[in-house]
Amino acid sequence: PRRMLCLCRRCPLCMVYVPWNYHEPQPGVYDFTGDRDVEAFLDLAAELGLLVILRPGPYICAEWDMGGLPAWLLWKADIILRSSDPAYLAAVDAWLHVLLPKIKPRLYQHGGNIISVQVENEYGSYYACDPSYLQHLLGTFRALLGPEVLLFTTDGAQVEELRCGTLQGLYATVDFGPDSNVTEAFGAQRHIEPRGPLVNSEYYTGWLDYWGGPHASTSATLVARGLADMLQLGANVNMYMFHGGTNFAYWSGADFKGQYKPVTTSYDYDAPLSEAGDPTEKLFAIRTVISKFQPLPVGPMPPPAPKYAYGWVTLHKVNACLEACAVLPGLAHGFMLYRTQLPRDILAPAMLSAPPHSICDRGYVMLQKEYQGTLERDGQTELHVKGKAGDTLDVLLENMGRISFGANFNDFKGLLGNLSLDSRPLSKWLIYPLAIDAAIQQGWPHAALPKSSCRGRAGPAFYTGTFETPGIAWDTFVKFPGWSKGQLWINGFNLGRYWPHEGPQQTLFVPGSILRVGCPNNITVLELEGAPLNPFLLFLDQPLFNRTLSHSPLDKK
Ligand SMILES: CCCC/N=C1\SC[C@@H]2[C@H](O)[C@H](O)[C@@H](O)CN12
Repeated sequence: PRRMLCLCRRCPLCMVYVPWNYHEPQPGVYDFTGDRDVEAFLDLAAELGLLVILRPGPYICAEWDMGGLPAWLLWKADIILRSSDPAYLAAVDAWLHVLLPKIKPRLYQHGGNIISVQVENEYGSYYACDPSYLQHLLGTFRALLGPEVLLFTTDGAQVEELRCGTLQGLYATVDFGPDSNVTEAFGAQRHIEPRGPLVNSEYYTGWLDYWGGPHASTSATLVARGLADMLQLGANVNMYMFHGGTNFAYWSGADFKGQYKPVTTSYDYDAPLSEAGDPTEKLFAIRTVISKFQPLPVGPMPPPAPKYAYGWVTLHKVNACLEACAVLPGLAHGFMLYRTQLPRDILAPAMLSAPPHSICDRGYVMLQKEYQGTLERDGQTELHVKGKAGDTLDVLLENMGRISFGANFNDFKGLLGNLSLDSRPLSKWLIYPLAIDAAIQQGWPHAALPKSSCRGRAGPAFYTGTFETPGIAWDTFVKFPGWSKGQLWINGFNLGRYWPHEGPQQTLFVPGSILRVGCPNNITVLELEGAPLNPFLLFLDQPLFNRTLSHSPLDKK
């Protein structure tokens, strides 16, 4: 281990997760194409002279949907995740038998750039504490990767976490941030590993954001000081995160701390390199510390990738969402439509209510296509409605991301209990999985639907627009002045959820790689609660991470 890790002190390296659910959308159906081409990613890292520490899980946490585990594991409702439950282990082994043969030829021992592989992730923080599960993983990793590669675990730097998270045959490492005492933290590691390198596998340079909370902000000075303390001890450090990221589409996870807390689309993490890859003050503070321990690369720092403010883009409302949605059958990730009819005349407002834990996670309620309001998990679960017998009651149900940490992460989605009207349960529901992404990737609704006349009406609706770039396709950030909450696609690429009313992020990052030059870029927005009368988007050349809704002109149009 010392040779390996001291090597990494001489060579730049990247530590990277492999999210199982990103590659196996259905049991036995694997996807390693495009952004999912793990081998191309590893080969590119090798071309760039980067060594790799790989973290294939199978559980990875990372505020990623269900911590990287595929939701279809929950088809067995009583499955015990991250344990030696035979149903869980069978799925894990099938997956590892597909992934690890792609990794083995790229191991350092075989002339590749992968110097070590992490098994599981902070297992010591999980209630199951099942050593036969870790033993099974060790056996599978060894069988598929061979006897030489360094296998390790990572756990919080507390002895009680290391107790369940470590195993003979897996080198124990710890993770902690700048607010921890370095000596105490490594003391916990030494409790398990009396010899071998001191390793902080996740030195927290920032932190994650939840919708409705503040954007994380960790002092550059504090981060730099903690790094200096560790390097002074001769420790090995991986910074988490060194480069911020984005939870595109529906990939963001959630936490459960007494109540459900969904994570934002942006995973900027207040990292030294931002979500868009731009250097920050924190990067230079870290660089200064490292220069005290080893020579820095010669030459100037690479400049940030160019950004461009494409400006205002007008959108047009197309037919209200639900008229269109019911024709989108297929595999749903983000949205389901639940439809029934009022069983009787409701001439005076009646209470439509949801039982506890039944709305997972937000339900947009329409009666005769008129928006009535939003039911939300651990929030508002009652609405007043009135109408006639036979009126159509629709609930568009949104998945806001599966819990990715802790014991409650068998996180089922949908309308999990029956709604009632004045305490009398409703029945005869029709359920539509909405394969919106597949339809949008095939050009819907740009060509398919006429512009709608009913501007500004509240409730779920699709909006479309196009814009051309001035001959370049640079990164940009899109702002939603006056919009409420929804989902954005450009050229069929799902850029994630926006929720300016909730914040903290007010813009979505748009990588230049998904933009087109010389032909229109198609924008599709699914607004869930209410768009502005003049539906514009504003493309900026900088992000707005931490801004409550102000009354600046940018927010009011
Ligand atoms: C006190 C920390 C407990 C949870 N661990 C976290 S929160 C942010 C990071 C990422 O989730 C990362 O994937 C975890 O390994 C460690 N960590």
